[in-house]
This record gives sequence, structure tokens and C-alpha cells, in this order.
Amino acid sequence: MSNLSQALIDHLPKAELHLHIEGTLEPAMMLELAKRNGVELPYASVEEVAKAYEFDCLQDFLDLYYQGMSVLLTERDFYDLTWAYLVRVHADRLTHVELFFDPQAHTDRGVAFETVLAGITQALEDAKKEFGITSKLIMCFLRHLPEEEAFEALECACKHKDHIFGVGLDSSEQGHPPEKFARVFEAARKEGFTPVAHVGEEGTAENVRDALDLLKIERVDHGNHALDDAALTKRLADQQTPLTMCPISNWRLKGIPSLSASPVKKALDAGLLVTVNSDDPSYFGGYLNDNYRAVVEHLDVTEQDVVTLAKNSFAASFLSDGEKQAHLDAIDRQVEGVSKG
Ligand code: HPA
Ligand SMILES: [Zn+2]
Repeated sequence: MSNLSQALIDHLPKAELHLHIEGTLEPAMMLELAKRNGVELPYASVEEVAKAYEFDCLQDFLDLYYQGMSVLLTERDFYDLTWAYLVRVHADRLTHVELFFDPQAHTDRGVAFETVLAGITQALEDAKKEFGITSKLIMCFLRHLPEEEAFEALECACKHKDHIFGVGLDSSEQGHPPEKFARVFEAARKEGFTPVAHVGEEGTAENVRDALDLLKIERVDHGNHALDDAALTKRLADQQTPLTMCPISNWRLKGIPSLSASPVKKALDAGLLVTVNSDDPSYFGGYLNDNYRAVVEHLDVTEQDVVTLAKNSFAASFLSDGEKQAHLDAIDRQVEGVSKG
């Protein structure tokens, strides 16, 4: 990698738009919280946890992801988890984050929705004060659970519109197509939540099209398989619908055979508003800047592409036009500084 690419990755302000806060639970914190809360885990050491993180598909990962989060019980646990992520990404020069959280994975275990939300939002407020990092929170529905339970989560979210900006859809894509959630997304949109969804990760371009048409999503999470369909790719490019891609995640879940098969460069070349993100960095072994380095090292990505990806991260965000412009101007100033050395 050129020194310039490395310096751009290290120093450009960036936003992260596809990040599951529960997926930032590092093995050391998992063991510490297990001890603090008296939760049994099948691991005795950080090394044993790390060894278990070998995945053949999305479901392999999800099984360990739900098991890992069983240590999160109190407001303080959710605060500590979120704060640790924010400290980590402050070092990567992130200045804005749009986080997913999975309340149903906690309420199903008897942890109150309000406990989860209070811990996360307090950490986000502290990061704004301490680091100037701005944020938005997106509540995901777990697509392997019934529609009725998604409606229950939505009912909780409606009481906290001051803290929850959008709704998303995650968990197992196979067997749970977008239409299963058409009604709950319609209700969520009526309540003013901005809709997004994980589609085209393991599912087909048809899932991406259905999420656009039936769920009326404003951003596509992953969307890799949208590129299999030329007409859909053109539609996404024409409408500048953002895609939040996650190269290391795709590789670790065997959605792609190697990092060099990541569709990020193809998406850039097709004129898509594509962004690079970390998804579940603790489980996949890479935070945001690691994902940027992966695309530079494994794809034919130029220094100009690195700047474009950083700019896209704000352009694809749910910030206001004025806020976006301020971040884009900050990137231009930083590019000048980095280029002068
Ligand atoms: O990448 C993902 N895909 C689907 N569900 C998820 N839940 C956490 N991460 C993911
Ligand atoms: Zn994800």
C-alpha cells in the first residue's frame, strides 16, 4: 500500500454506517462481563473464544453472536460495550456513527428494552461531549422471529423516538424474505422511522429489489448480490441509493472466497454510492480502518478511491445536507494536509 493511501486511511474523517453494537463485544470484555454477571460461557480464555470464531456462513456467526451477547444484562454493560467501541473508533478518526442494535435479542432474555437503550444512548451522549462524535441509532428487527414480535419491538421504539432514528432488518436472510416484514416497515415509516435492511448478503438481487419496493428502504445494508443484476445496479446508481458494504465480514462469513472478490471496487466503478464498514468487528477481526486497508490491499483501489469512500460515508449518512457538507469540507482540508505531508 502506498504511504499516501495509508495516511489517508489513518487521518481522513470517516463515518461508519453498518455496525452492530453487539458485534463489538471483544472476547476480553465478554469474559469480564460473564464473571461480573455470573453468566456461564463455554470458553475459559480469550484464546478459546478467538479459536471458536471460524465461520462457514452467516448462521454459524449468528449462533455465536447471540450466545456472546448473553453476558449483557445491565445498563452499565451496554454502556461499557458502546463506550469501548467509541473510544476504539475515535482513534480511527471516525467522526460520525450510525449504529444498529438488536433489542429482541435482549428482551427475549428478560433484559428490558429501556435498560439496553439507556446504556447505549448514555455512551453516545458522552462520546459527543468527549470526542465530538455524532451518532444515530437504528433498531433492527430480527428476521428469524415472527412479524408479531417485530411489532412489539416497534411499540417499544415508539416511546423513544428522541433516541431511535431508524429501523433495520438483520439476522438470517435465507428463508426470511423482505415481504415478511412489509407491514411492520409500513407502520414504522408511518411513525417516522427511516427504513434500512440487510439484503443481498446471502440472498439474491430479488431480495434487494423487494426491500426497495416493499419495505421502501433508503439504504441497502450489504447489497452485494444487487450487482448480479444489471438493471438493479443501474437503478441504484441512478437513484444514488447508498450501499453499506462490509468486506472483512463478507470474507469471514465465506460470502466471498477472498478479499480480492469483494464487490466494493465493482460498485465504485458502477457509480454506486458505496461505503465500507466493519459490521461486527470483534467477531470478524477488523474495525473500520482495517476494512479500508483490506480494500486497498486486495482490490485495485486508488488513493482517489480512498477519498471517495470517506466522502461517501458522509454522503450516504442520515445527517442533514448542511452537516454532510461540513464533514466533506473537513475531508478536503485533511486531504490537502496529508498530500503536503
Ligand atoms: O452481517 C449481518 N447480517 C445479518 N445479521 C447480522 N447481525 C449482526 N450482523 C449481521
Ligand atoms: Zn450487518
